[in-house]
Amino acid sequence: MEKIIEVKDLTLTYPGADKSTLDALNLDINRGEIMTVIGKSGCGKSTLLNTIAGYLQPTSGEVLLNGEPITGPNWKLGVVFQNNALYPWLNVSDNIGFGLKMRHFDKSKIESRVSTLLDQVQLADKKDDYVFSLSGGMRQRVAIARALANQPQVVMFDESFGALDEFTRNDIHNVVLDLWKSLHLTFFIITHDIDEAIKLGNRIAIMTPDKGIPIKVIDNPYFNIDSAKIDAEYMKYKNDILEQIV
Ligand SMILES: Nc1ncnc2c1ncn2[C@@H]1O[C@H](COP(=O)(O)OP(=O)(O)OP(=O)(O)O)[C@@H](O)[C@H]1O
Repeated sequence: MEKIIEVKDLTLTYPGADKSTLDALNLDINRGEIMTVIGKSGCGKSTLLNTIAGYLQPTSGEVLLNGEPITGPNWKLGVVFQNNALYPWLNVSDNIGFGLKMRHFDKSKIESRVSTLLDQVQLADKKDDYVFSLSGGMRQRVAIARALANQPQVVMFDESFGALDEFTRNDIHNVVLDLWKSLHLTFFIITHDIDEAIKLGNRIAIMTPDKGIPIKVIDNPYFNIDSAKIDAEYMKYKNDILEQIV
């Protein structure tokens, strides 16, 4: 498997903190996989994502993208946050195209890319609506399209679906899986929901720094499982993950 991201001996201590949040963490993310990340609240999931995204600088160690050190935010790495940070004064199309406008892309190029993205996240009929008028699920789809607008190689999701109701969340899971299949990107998805981690992850990364294991990656035989096929074996697999975390 070809690695797209390599996290090497990553230690991160926030200024003024008496202990490190990430301590000598090593992780390889393969090109084209979906890795989900799970762990107790406060174990450092967002800190890891923000360091990979280049928003935080390692205290020691390094993060490589395609073999090169990540030294700051980079358009090759897209991020979708939980609160989706959209611009309420812009409509759906302008929210999606905002980053491209900042990068001084031609108007026609922006229009054509936004139009493709609107189709991909199934929001073409909402393109002129202001985002405040959309449901939570639609706003998350705008946020995903905006992250994709820069044509990143890796898209990272920080608890992006946690605030959605179960039905909307299922819809978004399908949007995410469809995008992954059609775009052949690498996804890195933080969640606090074990079922979500199993549904969406080719592999699952479990963070348990309180047990002295910064991160451990396991294979997932239940990736994209149809909920009708959830059986006793599935429940055992899920409980094993839970027992590792608690
Ligand atoms: N900017 C910061 N300054 C100091 N400490 C921080 C900062 N951000 C996070 N922390 C601390 O680092 C630890 C890990 O936080 P982080 O948000 O990465 O965990 P998490 O696993 O994503 O948690 P959650 O699941 O609750 O979102 C926590 O103890 C938190 O208080």
